[in-house]
Amino acid sequence: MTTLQLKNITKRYKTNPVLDNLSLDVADGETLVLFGPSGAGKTVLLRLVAGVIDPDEGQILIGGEDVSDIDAEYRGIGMAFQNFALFPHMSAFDNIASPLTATNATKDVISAGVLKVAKLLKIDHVLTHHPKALSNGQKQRTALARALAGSPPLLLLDDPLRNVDAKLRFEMRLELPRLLAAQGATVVYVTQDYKEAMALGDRIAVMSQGRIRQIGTPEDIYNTPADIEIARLFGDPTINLLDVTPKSGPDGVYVELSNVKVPLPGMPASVVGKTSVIGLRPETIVFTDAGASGAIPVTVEAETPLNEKTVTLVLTARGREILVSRPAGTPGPTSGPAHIAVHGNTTFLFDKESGGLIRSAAIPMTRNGEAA
Ligand SMILES: Nc1ncnc2c1ncn2[C@@H]1O[C@H](COP(=O)(O)OP(=O)(O)OP(=O)(O)O)[C@@H](O)[C@H]1O
Repeated sequence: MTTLQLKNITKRYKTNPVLDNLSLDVADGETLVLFGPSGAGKTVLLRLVAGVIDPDEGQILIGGEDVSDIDAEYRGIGMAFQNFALFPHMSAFDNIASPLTATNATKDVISAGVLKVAKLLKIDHVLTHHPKALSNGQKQRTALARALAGSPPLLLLDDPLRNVDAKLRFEMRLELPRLLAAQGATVVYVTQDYKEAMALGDRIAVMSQGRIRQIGTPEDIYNTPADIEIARLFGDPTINLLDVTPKSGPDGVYVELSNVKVPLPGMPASVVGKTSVIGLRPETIVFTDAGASGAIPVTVEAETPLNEKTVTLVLTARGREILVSRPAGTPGPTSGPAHIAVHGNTTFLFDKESGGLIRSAAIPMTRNGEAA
């Protein structure tokens, strides 16, 4: 049973709190992703748990036990940090085997263990190489393999795919969750990549400036972001944010985009007349016919075909920019006048002043998939 608890942790450098009264519980076997911009305090948090540095205030408990008097090497933790920290005089094989050689395991058991994890991380062809003969991506995966090899009950992984190329990163995003689940370890995983965070995390803690801004499942955070800043961090292309002033009609609250009503079902009447920001994810906007209900006239400005999707920049009559994303290969206008509609799914209304989420709303769809 390896739970991890941080209770009211503060860490200062000089007088600046880098972690500010932070509390966090990670359940046994859970993968918790720490996600946030550079300088948020993610690495400092991992280093505190690892025992490399000490907090100024607060308590860290591993498996329910306060570890303040337990040195790093006795905390039962596997780690892969950004600087790799591989033993330069040892081959990749021996680096990965190092947590196993400290046990009484036989040579065959060690060899099988190293090979298994090296194959999964696609470095089995470079096991005889010393670190200086490995690419950065290979070094990073060797460090990750070493952290995994000893099957520690608690794993701390600091952006382990940062140097890995895009194709491999994509594959690892699919494979790592299975690998981590098979290990049964409690995992704290740092990344700056929202897709990685969503693919790997049972829960995601969104950090900025030494605090946790929101914690929840990937779905919670994507569908109910606490504020505009968090909504902007999740999604590619980023969410469209438009200033609006909600109005009230016989069918409830709505906003107008280019004089076309976009209903916001379930939105409280208290938002009416208040300057707000509507958040529309690019994938929830569709191109539609001029005559369709809810069709908003726009001008297509530019189209960017990406791998799996096509992103189109359109302008409303007032010159507001909106990004529309659709699966690659599906037809859509490439220039000139067009119409868009907000398509089902979740739309957000934020308070303009505080940035906080007022509510998310599902825009109803008509039978042919156009906004009602
Ligand atoms: N030893 C140190 N002395 C002084 N300041 C430090 C020290 N270590 C970290 N910091 C500061 O603490 C803050 C958080 O750093 P941290 O490395 O945890 O960020 P991070 O979220 O991991 O960023 P990244 O994703 O870029 O690695 C930064 O402002 C950093 O400059």
